[in-house]
Amino acid sequence: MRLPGRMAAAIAVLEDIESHRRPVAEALKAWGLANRFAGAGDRAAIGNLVYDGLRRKRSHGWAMQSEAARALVLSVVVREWGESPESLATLFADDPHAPAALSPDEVARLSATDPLAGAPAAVVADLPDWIAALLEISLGHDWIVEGQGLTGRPPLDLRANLLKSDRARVMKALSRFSPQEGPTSPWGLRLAAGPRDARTPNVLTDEAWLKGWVEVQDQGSQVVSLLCGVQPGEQVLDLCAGAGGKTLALAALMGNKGQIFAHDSDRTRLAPIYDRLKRAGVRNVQVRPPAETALDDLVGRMDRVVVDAPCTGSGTWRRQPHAKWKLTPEQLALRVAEQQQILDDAARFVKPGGSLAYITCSVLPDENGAQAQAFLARHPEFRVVPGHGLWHKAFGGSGARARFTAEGGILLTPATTGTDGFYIARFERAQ
Ligand SMILES: C[S@@+](CC[C@H](N)C(=O)[O-])C[C@H]1O[C@@H](n2cnc3c(N)ncnc32)[C@H](O)[C@@H]1O
Repeated sequence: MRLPGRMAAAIAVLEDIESHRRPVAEALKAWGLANRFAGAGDRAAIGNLVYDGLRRKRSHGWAMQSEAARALVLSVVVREWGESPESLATLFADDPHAPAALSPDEVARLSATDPLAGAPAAVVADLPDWIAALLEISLGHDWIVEGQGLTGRPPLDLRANLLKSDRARVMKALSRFSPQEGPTSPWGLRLAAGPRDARTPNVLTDEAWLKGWVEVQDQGSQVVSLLCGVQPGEQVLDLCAGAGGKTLALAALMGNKGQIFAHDSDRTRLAPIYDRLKRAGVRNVQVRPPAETALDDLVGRMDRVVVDAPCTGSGTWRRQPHAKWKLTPEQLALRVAEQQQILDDAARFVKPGGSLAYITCSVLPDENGAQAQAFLARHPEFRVVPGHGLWHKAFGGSGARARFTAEGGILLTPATTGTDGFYIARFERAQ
């Protein structure tokens, strides 16, 4: 398929997402199944067009004065992929699978020298108005840059698994993908996102991954795992372990010494952890599937409790841009209530002098600073460990920057740390 045919396919997929309220990945898969002639390169290019369009839906929509699928795709290929209205006209004329020819109105909009002239700040930041208002309160004048940071193509981040390998060996093993070290995690490797129709490398079929030398994990997730402060020999409860992304990182930080109890209230989410633990060579994790008394013996005994809370996932909007436009204030309120309940539950497992790490992959203040503050108000037996001290201890001298929030938490964002958005606050229980 050539670019015009791929554009036509992307328009069809975006229309499918909109009209059937389908998840993006599902709509792309359905298109692939119905169009088996398309190769892997075509599918990747169509996916890129769809995701690029959704990430900047509001600003592309403003520039085209329409958020219709066709308008988004045209705007993406001109403003992000470097085509011109003239080059498109020629390409369309030569391709029977092309979308309809550009109208004079479309050509005019695609040729505008200042496509966002007069646009409100929330359009420039590519955020829904109500989210923009929240970020403006929490981030001050940086909120527009931070919003724009959530619109870029994300890299593929990896973590060298120190239980089986080290970063230098992994770099060598994956050299054909040209990985870069860091930029933030000491065990991190990064495969940059390419332009236009670039494909994300499939590292899951690589020997290094199959042997457990390396994990796919955003560097924000790696960094917050480090900031939990776990030490070899400790007793740790990972209360919302899910598929175990942080559990594996915590086990590596502990050098397989001590004990991690990995729990999740959802058996299905927890299920992949067993295979992942095996592949990564983790020996200090006990999985505790959900059951009424599953954690009773751990009350008051944990050196560390990690709450990687269910959240809106706003920090991952680069990867799941559709979620940005679908989130409602009611859904946010539900997540906040859930988080509050989980934090209160988590507190009882922390032994005197132990600590509780509260993590979200969100940039929204209600789920982060406000939640942390409310926890401290309800639990005078805990105090916050100031974030800048934690950061300095972990990264002092490395030049890595983060945002420190008023209540003592740490916020990572694409614009500041070059990672997905994550928040962590560490609380310490009095002796
Ligand atoms: C952000 S995800 C965890 C991701 C995981 N820690 C990782 O790093 O891959 C949040 C998890 O919290 C779980 N969860 C929701 N409510 C819970 C509760 N009351 N107790 C324990 N886990 C809960 C969800 O099932 C979900 O797997």
